[in-house]
Amino acid sequence: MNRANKPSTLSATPGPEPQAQVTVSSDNSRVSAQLPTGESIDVLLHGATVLSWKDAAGDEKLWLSDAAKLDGSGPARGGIPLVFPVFGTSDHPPVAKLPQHGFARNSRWEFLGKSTSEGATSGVKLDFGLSSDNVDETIQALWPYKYTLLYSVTLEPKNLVTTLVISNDGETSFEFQTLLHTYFKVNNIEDVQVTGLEDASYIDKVDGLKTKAQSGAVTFSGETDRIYTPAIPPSEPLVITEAGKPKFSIVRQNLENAVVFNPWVEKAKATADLEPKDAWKNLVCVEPGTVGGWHQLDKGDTFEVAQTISLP
Ligand SMILES: O=P(O)(O)OC[C@H]1O[C@H](O)[C@H](O)[C@@H](O)[C@@H]1O
Repeated sequence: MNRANKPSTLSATPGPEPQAQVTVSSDNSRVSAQLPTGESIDVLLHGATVLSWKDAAGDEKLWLSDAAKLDGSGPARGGIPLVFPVFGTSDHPPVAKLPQHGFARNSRWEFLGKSTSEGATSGVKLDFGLSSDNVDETIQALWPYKYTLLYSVTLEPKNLVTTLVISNDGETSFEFQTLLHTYFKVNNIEDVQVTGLEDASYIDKVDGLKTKAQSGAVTFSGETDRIYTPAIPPSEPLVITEAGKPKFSIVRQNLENAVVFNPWVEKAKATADLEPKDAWKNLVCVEPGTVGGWHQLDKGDTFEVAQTISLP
């Protein structure tokens, strides 16, 4: 039917209220999404770093430094930087010359698109890609493999899921470590505990890399930097509580470690892009990863890791 010939009463008849939709917007530097129920995320293309995750009330769940580099001049301090293919620095030959935590957090990713589901359980998935052809030439020379990284950030009313799929597109096997370096926002670190690490062994990075055993929940009273191997399976949550109340639960997929980090006073002072200087009180990093050894990926193989962070 010709539009102009439609009876005018059709457009005048009041219909059901239009259902609010998932909204996604993007520009040259970031992608933002909001659910009809109000939850939102903001992802920087540099590093595919999730910078912000707000609940339906607009409360921020992630910590981001006031001095975070958001212009691509370095990795962002805060949110969820992606660590790949090395955690920290290592003298392991293939990664020995790479910068701390590798290059994924300091490369510009491509926004590949969105998938949405509407209705009672609306959600949105944003996909980002980084391939060996698109990383900086210096990095290509230092880590000369062929790979594709596909990173998906899924927002649902109570959950944030971040999934990294690593594919070896080349002829040569490579080894990697990876970790999802989430900075959670808290009110006061001294009221924070992490449960789920009871009886886990850990390497204490602030005490000469000694191996220790965790007893009870993890509490914070000084610089904390530990690589845990949780005793519980990845499907059982690590829980961050504050003043006795659960704040976040974290379920891991294919990530057998969890780093727990807080810089405390002195390290915060010494970290140029950490502002304000007393912000160590307001952050805790609980970082699912596979960082204890090296994961080998053979020609044509893929490996998928993920974390699901849930609100109470
Ligand atoms: O300063 P960055 O390179 O971002 O690293 C921040 C932190 O990341 C992890 O949590 C490491 O275990 C820490 O040793 C490191 O200080």
